[in-house]
Amino acid sequence: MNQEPSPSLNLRTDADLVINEDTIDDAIRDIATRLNRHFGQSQFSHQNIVAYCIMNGGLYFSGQLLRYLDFPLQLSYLHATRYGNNTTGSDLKWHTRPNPKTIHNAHILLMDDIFDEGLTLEAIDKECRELGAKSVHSVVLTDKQHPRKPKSGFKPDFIGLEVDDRYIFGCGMDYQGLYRNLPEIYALKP
Ligand SMILES: O=P(O)(O)OC[C@H]1O[C@H](OP(=O)(O)OP(=O)(O)O)[C@H](O)[C@@H]1O
Ligand SMILES: Nc1nc2[nH]cnc2c(=O)[nH]1
Repeated sequence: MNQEPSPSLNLRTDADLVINEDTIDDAIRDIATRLNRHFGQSQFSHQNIVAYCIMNGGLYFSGQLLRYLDFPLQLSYLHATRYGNNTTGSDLKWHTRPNPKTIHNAHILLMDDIFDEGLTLEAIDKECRELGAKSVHSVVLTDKQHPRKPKSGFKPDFIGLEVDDRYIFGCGMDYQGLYRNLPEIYALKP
């Protein structure tokens, strides 16, 4: 894509294209097939399924994924961040917590762009369980490969693509608040 919105980053010289648009779309369709199979099981029919987009990074992936889901669901969002405009994470800050009434007795699907150190998704999963969800599943577009994962062993139930241990952006993920709209995934050059 021909886009150079920020003088602080030149896509051609400062970043590597790591996953192209077709590969990402194939991965999203594959995740959707697995989710349709899972939530198409009889135990979920006539049940309340709530899909939460984790803002902001989950927005692009959620929008793409939802096109391919074929089971009835309610759509909502949560907002928790721990990176801000930085490339390393700190404590999780909640901006929009789940509504307890929505969660109680519902089957929850959390949708996010990346499982990196996993603290964001682990905390949101915990919150949903404490609020009485019947089940909580999570789906991520990317899973960053490194050993710094949650000590609890928590991991997403559905994963699209594995990515190397580099700071990535595009497909919902930002570099200093920009580039979330790129349909490919890039990594900052070391
Ligand atoms: O696995 P972790 O190490 O916890 O990181 C993953 C989280 O980091 C990003 O959110 P961020 O805090 O950058 O906020 P954003 O979604 O607004 O970009 C991303 O969208 C995930 O939610
Ligand atoms: N944009 C972006 N956000 C993240 N949050 C956690 N890891 C990453 C990453 O590699 N890129």
